[in-house]
Amino acid sequence: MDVLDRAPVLGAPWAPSMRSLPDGDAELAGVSLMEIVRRFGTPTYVLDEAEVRRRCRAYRAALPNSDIMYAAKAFLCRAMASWVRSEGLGLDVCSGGELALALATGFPAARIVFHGNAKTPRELREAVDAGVGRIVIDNLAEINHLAALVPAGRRQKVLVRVIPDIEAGAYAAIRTGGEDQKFGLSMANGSAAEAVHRVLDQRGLELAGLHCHLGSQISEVEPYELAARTMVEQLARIRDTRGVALPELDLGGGHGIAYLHDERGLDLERFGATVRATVEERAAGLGLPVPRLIIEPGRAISGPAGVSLYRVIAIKRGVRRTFVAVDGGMSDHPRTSLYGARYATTMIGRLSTAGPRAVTVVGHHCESGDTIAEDAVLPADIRPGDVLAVAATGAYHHSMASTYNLTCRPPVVAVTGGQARVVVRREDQDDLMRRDVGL
Ligand SMILES: Cc1ncc(COP(=O)(O)O)c(C=O)c1O
Ligand SMILES: N[C@@H](CCCC[NH3+])C(=O)O
Repeated sequence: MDVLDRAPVLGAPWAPSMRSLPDGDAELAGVSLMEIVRRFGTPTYVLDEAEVRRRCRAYRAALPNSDIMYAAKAFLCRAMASWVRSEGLGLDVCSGGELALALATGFPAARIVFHGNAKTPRELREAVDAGVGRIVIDNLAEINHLAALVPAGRRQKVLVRVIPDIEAGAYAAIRTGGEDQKFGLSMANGSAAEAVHRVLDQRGLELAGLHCHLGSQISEVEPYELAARTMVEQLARIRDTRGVALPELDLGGGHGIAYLHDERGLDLERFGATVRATVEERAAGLGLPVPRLIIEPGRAISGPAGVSLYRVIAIKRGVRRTFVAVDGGMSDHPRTSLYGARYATTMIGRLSTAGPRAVTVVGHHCESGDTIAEDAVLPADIRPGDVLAVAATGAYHHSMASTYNLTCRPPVVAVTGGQARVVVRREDQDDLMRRDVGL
């Protein structure tokens, strides 16, 4: 058998710039992943900058005359903020920390939307002081509080987050569009209408529009079409009751990506065309001016551009499964243990003529649920020292990483045009101990 037959099989969900090399290595954006392992060690997150940028542009092309606000929670660092800014996107932040990082890079505050179901008084003050473009009202209590923070003579633009009562999203824990969960204000029990009235009665606040967010990892267009229609109808209701046609409609993010070979992400072109047509038609039908759309993709911008690299430490045969244990785990790869999320993996760095074997890739943490990929297929001769790559880890990996078991968080290495550079350095044990003030 030709050894080249055993080179890793790539294609989606791997980033388009990821290619197999004849010696069993693979490259991302022209950079050898084994070279990254040699230079930066493992575990390491690698992010293809051009792929992030290409995705930003695809959003702008699919949704002209709209505001695309990258959801920073998916992954944020200074470099990322600067990439999305230079591609013409705004930023959705949901904490004082994300806001501070964005502002530290000189991100224009007017292009920031600030979220949170329980923003602290300090976060609200920081958002107002910075002059963020929009603050999304997510509970009744914050309305008076926010209004009191706005200096006389200024008006703070706000959106009211409404529960559209649409269930969508890959896992129960990441569905946010249905009733009876902590995000948004219910239309059914009148809280949303109450929030709208209270905001309109505050001189320091300017109600720019409504917001909704259905959930995350949604790959069908239909829930968004329904949300668009529902939300335009809510805008019409506000016009009918208060005589104001609000100019903006924020439909949130949640756009799904492929994590496995047989998965498809949200079809962005169809999403853009359908949502725009739905908003235009429904607005025309209700005699409303067409609101400006705001969209907040996170995962779909950074997720597919990322690859995680691990070193295999041990192989263990159980009675039913073979475990491949690596030098990272739930601290840098939390979604499998949190949601049961599934991932594509491949061995890189050498060619193998051994057949495929179903294995479970696990981490090195003191938890039996510390799994990276439950149902991986790797060469049967996988052994300690081999390197594993995991696909589509550019979103909700670094940003959700922890230091559990006092492990150090991996670095983020950006690759572009054959060059690699560290954009977030590896955490070290001094970092871990710095906050511990001792006896
Ligand atoms: C309000 C809001 N906007 C945008 C996002 C981004 O979601 P995603 O990364 O799934 O696109 C989230 C997270 O789900 C969110 O809560
Ligand atoms: N952290 C989640 C998404 C949460 C989205 C934020 N509202 C995930 O990894 O899928």
